Amino acid sequence: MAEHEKQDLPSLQSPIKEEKLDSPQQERLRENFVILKNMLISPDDIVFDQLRSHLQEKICDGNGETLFEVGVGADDSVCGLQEEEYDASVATLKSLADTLEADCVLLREKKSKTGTQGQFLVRKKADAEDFMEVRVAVVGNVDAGKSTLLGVLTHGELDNGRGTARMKLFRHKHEMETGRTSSVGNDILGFDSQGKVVNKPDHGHLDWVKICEASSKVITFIDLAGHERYLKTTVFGMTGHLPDFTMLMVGANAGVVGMTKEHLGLALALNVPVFVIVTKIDMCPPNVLQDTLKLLHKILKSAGCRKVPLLVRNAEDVVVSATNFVSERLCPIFQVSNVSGDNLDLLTMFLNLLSSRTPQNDSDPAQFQIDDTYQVPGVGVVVSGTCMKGIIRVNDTLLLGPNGLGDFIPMPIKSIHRKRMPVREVRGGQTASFALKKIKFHDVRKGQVLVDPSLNPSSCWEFKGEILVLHHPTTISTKYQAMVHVGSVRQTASIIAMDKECLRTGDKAIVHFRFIKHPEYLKNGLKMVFREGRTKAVGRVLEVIPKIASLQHQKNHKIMKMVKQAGGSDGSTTQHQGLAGGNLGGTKKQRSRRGGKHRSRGSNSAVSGNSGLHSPSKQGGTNSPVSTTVSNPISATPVASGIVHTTASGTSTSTVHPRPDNLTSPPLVTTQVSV
Ligand SMILES: Nc1nc2c(ncn2[C@@H]2O[C@H](COP(=O)(O)OP(=O)(O)OP(=O)(O)O)[C@@H](O)[C@H]2O)c(=O)[nH]1
Repeated sequence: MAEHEKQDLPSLQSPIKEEKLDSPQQERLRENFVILKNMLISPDDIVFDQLRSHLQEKICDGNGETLFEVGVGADDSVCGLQEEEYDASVATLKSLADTLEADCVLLREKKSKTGTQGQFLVRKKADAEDFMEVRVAVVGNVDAGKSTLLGVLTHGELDNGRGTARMKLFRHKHEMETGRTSSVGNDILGFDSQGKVVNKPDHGHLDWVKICEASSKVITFIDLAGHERYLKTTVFGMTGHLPDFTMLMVGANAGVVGMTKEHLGLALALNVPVFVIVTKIDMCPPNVLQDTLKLLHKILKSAGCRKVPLLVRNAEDVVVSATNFVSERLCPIFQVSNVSGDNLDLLTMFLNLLSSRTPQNDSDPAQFQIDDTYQVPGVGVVVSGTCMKGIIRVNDTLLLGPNGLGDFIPMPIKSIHRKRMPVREVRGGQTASFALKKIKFHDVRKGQVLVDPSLNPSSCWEFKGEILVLHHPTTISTKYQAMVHVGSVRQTASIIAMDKECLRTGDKAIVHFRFIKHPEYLKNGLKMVFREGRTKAVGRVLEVIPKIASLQHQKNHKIMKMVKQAGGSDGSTTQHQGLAGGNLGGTKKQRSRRGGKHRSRGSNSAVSGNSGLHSPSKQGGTNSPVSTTVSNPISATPVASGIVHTTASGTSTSTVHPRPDNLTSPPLVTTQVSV
């Protein structure tokens, strides 16, 4: 009997007959099962079966892949195997993977006096209908090279330094002309079971269906705009598209400038792990590159970030950072050039090793959040978004809502597409689009959900949130209005009460919010961002206040208003009209007000290609009845919204506050409206 079989391990002495065991027994055996260093050298049938079950479980837990170490065991403090033993163990691992229809690829190997040890990636072979999905939000200041890097990675051709690579991604005419991303765009990069890139552009065009069919893992890049003007869209991309990771891009020569810190802060606030890509190293003098790296290290290590920066220089660093990325506070930093191709192989290897952060939740009731809507000729109404939990299958009937009245209606799912590919089902952590039955286009909107009827969903006008004000030039008091982002919910809300008289930068408070347009579906504990212009607060939803309770509040509010009007006050101006307008439902009127300037590129639509998509009525958060955005007449750029303060004087004033923090940005105009 081989030495390893003599170990006193119950799981090794008795074969696992899974079908005869109840779940607690199975659970116990699983917990007791440990890999011994010599176990893979020449396992008998029993041990082989046990190893197979163990590996299968690990692959299942890892959504289709796992890492496996050879030459390391729980039984021996000395790692490594002699060459022959090591080769035999690797051969066993390969045949184990084979029986599970998986591939086994060496990631790194370490030879020492005590022997050789290796780390392998075991990944399921591509299934034409299913693939692992990882979402990566791409952020960074304008011109950092975001679109260029995505063009290079997904199309496999280097850039010329003057924007050739990004042209493959731009979909709007104004983007082509200005070279600036304005909307949320999706690009995909497929990896097969051996970690090789699948993307093969055909005349510059990527066939998503072909990529998905041949891929075991698909990375979806959520390409977000770098310009401050599109911050609202960028925040929506970070909250509504549920990225697993954030790729923060920094131009080596420009350094940490503009929106870089803003985007980093957003990722930290939303608890999304960040890795940094320093681009343009081909054109950056070494001393400038060093300064940029030094500053990056300083920022990442600061008390606000508390990250551990790791400069990735070789394949070993890639494996270390990818395998410890989620659990640790690690922040890998890559230095690349989109023109010379330097270090792009390390970045590709890292992307290949990232895995989804959504835990297995197939048995939970289904929940799907809508982040875009389309009217597709010949198909009808299509909604795209992310499945948060459970499994949704074609012909399932879910509850869609909330509508303008806060209600949910039964909605059958006509068909499902994942990355333009028709599929039968979608599960937690995956993005998809659904063609819906019997519904008009104007009855669906971003921020709605489709949920299993067993969840008995209810909507809310009001909620309490715990927030931290990251930046505000003056003070925030009750009646202040700004855009609330929670998941794919994006709507202006008004502060109706808080546990402090007023809030300044750095203050924490529990704040009672009220949506101004329509009720939403929220859950306690969700992360939220509250922003208007450069004013920003982050936090979480503490308590969702059910519709009934908030209706009472609304009624009281109206009575108070009528009493005031009867008292002869002439001042119930902008803000009150806004609240009333929002509360009265008037859904048709509200809908006609929608009209976002920039629409999503709709990469998840349930139609092949983008050409068939129509989104005539896009929701635009700035069109709220109390929109107080003020344009700077000189720069013609929208600047921070007016902050509505209530004074007793009966006059309305505008004040210009200088921006000490950013001399190049326009002044912030606050408007005082009195009642
Ligand atoms: N030399 C050199 N030029 C690069 C590199 N990466 C990008 N560029 C150039 O930098 C310019 C800006 O790149 P973009 O990809 O448009 O930048 P962006 O971050 O997507 O900008 P927005 O979409 O406006 O947010 C383009 O002209 C690219 O050709 C690089 O690694 N080296």
